[in-house]
Amino acid sequence: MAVYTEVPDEALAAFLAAYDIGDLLSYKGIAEGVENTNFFLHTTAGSYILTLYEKRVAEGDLPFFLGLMEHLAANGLACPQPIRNRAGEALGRLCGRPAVIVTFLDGVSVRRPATRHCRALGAALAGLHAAGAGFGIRRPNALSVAAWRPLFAQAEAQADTVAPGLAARTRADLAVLEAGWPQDLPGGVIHADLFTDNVFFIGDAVSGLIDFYFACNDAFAYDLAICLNAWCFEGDGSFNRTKGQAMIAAYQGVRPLEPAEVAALPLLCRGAALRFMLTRLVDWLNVPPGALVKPKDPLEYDRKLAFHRRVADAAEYGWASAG
Ligand SMILES: Nc1ncnc2c1ncn2[C@@H]1O[C@H](COP(=O)(O)OP(=O)(O)OP(=O)(O)O)[C@@H](O)[C@H]1O
Ligand SMILES: N[C@@H](CCO)C(=O)O
Repeated sequence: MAVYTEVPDEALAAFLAAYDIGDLLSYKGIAEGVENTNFFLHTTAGSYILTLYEKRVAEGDLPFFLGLMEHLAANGLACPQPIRNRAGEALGRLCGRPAVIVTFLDGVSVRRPATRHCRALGAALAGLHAAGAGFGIRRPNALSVAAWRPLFAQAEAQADTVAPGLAARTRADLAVLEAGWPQDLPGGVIHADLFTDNVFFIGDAVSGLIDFYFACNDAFAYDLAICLNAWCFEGDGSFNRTKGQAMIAAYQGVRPLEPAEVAALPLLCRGAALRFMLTRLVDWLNVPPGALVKPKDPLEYDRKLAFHRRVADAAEYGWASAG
């Protein structure tokens, strides 16, 4: 998260007065992340996270996100729970923004995941996919293949100032992905942003998942592709097949992949990398003045795309037929 919206003390006090969460002892803005404004709240009743939703979160989607966190928790997944105010409402307004208070989760994220973390993540991802079953609201993926070309249009003219040849590479990727993007794969609720900063561990076990604000209905294997991108590359840009193998095998221990998902994995990984390269590129070129935010590097995903373009089949990600 980040801090885009400054919240005056009096406005925060008035907002919190509607909740039964004790008296405020301290609060501070959280610099991590790039999407929303977040504050850590410490009250006489405990610890909470206050989120003000920024540009990429549509207010109309909030019932989906908040309802989903309640549904997942009811089905055994450790994730933040929206706190309802005395009027029974989870969604409020603060400084002109939609705002929500959620429970604080214990645990720490890992910056450099080891193979054991990738294994634990694979099982947690499949657990999330199972826990989402039966959730009554649907939300199409607003950042799937149809959104990539319009996103690129916002950055195309300046893309080559970020890296030579980036515009041409992206145009070629878009053409391949739009022509071959798989349809009708098994799907349901996916997280769609399960990067290392959104997964908490206590010891080697996953203790909770956060940041459901890209969650949507889409192919389960696309979520796995996002995680392979986010967890299994090394700092030097190489893909670590051992980590991929651990993640995929642990995922399959809960939900075996179907042959169509295995066949689609290289394209799904390439599409996932393009999605994050594009949102990062647009953000890189449009940092709001004065915002406390560190934009993420689009070229990290440009390098990952170079790997995906060369991949022949899912075995290169660590998929093994024995599961
Ligand atoms: N429920 C929670 N419990 C504990 N810490 C939290 C919780 N929610 C958020 N945080 C902390 O706030 C940071 C930012 O949160 P989050 O990842 O949701 O932000 P974001 O802006 O949506 O970020 P991004 O989409 O870039 O990951 C997390 O890395 C974590 O340290
Ligand atoms: N996880 C995203 C940022 C939030 O969408 C990224 O690393 O680009």
